[in-house]
Amino acid sequence: MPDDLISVDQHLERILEAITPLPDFPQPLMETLGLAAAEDVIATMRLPSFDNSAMDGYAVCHRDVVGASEEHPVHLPVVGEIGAGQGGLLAMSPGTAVKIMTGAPVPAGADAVVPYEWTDRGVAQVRIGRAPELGQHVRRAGEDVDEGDLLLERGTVLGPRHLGLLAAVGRPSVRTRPRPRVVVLSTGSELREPGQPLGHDAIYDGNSYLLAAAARRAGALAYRVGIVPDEPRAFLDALNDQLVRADLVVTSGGVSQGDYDVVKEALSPLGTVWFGGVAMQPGKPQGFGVVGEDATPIFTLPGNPVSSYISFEAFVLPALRKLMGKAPYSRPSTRARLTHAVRSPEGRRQFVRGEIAVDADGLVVSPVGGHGSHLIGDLAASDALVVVPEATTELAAGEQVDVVLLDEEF
Ligand SMILES: Nc1nc2c(c(=O)[nH]1)N[C@H]1C(S)=C(S)[C@@H](COP(=O)(O)OP(=O)(O)OC[C@H]3O[C@@H](n4cnc5c(N)ncnc54)[C@H](O)[C@@H]3O)O[C@H]1N2
Ligand code: MOO
Repeated sequence: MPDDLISVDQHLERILEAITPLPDFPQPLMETLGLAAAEDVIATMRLPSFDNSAMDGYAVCHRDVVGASEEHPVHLPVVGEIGAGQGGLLAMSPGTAVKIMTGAPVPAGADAVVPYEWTDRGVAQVRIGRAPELGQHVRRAGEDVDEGDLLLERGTVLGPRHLGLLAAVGRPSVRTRPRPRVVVLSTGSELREPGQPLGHDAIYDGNSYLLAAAARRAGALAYRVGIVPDEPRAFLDALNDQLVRADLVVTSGGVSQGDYDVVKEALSPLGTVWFGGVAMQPGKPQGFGVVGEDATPIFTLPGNPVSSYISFEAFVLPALRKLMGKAPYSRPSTRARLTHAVRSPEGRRQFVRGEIAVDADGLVVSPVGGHGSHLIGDLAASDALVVVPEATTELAAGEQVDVVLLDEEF
């Protein structure tokens, strides 16, 4: 590894050391979709909470109807009716039937439900032409969830089924860490907002959209501030304005060796942001540190779009996940068969854009486009990154390689 570069792992380790998870608090259920539970959730009630009917029909004593058949039907007087949400009738006597709707509480004394389809749907008296088994169509209290059951372990990423369960046991909220607020700033006097006219030497600001969307996809609240010109004063003003609503700041551009590298120029004097090279391609020029009164973490990513995106994946995403208490921090890698040979510079971890497919032998990855870190068209056509280790300079077609799938939930 070249002397002046630090490794990807070293850089990530330093970043994660500096990141403290956000404090957790109870949040309304619908706010927590995709967040990690910050508590073990124990059931404080049973589900079902009372014995109830699984069918529209008649609650009966099994003993009374055990011999019922079409040839020898049983007739019972109907002594009452219970709909879902009506708890009026608490008990019934042998030799009677009670009309009952799905979900309604089964009265004490009843131990089976005869569905309408097995009866004449009688009002004062019912004719039963088929016998249920003992307990049939009765949903027993506690058969699904018992009081004291562990419903969710701390760290579980909350999905629709978990939220449904929490609501079903009466929880209006669950402790989670909040969505981190991420401010995204693009620097560059050459940048224009999409939709605005473009001069001959200007380009549209793709990066703030790329990074804000990636942050949102990761579960954060992303504030896309947009374009800041290459003037250190303007950059610092924009940054200071934004810090009040930031748990984390991401900038793009202005961190390499140019004459107008505004981010480096503005932040270096603070002494709280490290700038240097990381042994990777794309994404060599990096910066990370803290800014402002609250020591807000800041990532200063390189301006080339592909470099920016891959830096986000490698460093910002794990930091966001640590803030949210979501493990693992880094996207897991898997193995796939490479369709074409790729070359890589020695001493740098290379991230080759690729497209993933499945064939009879498993996952296959095809490199997309060239190595250039300006190739956003190729980036958009990719859904995977082939990770070429630092010591490897060539991977042959047909080799099994490490691949990171970019659109997988984890
Ligand atoms: N003499 C050297 N020059 C460069 C080096 C180096 O080591 N020595 N490193 C190169 C590498 S690698 C990268 S990556 C870039 C990083 O440059 P900056 O972070 O300073 O970014 P800029 O110079 O501002 O822009 C680079 C490139 O990206 C385009 N860009 C910038 N912002 C956006 C945006 N929001 N949306 C779309 N495209 C953007 C910009 O126009 C430039 O083409 O430095 C190399 N140079
Ligand atoms: O490191 Mo730069 O990110 O190769 O283009």
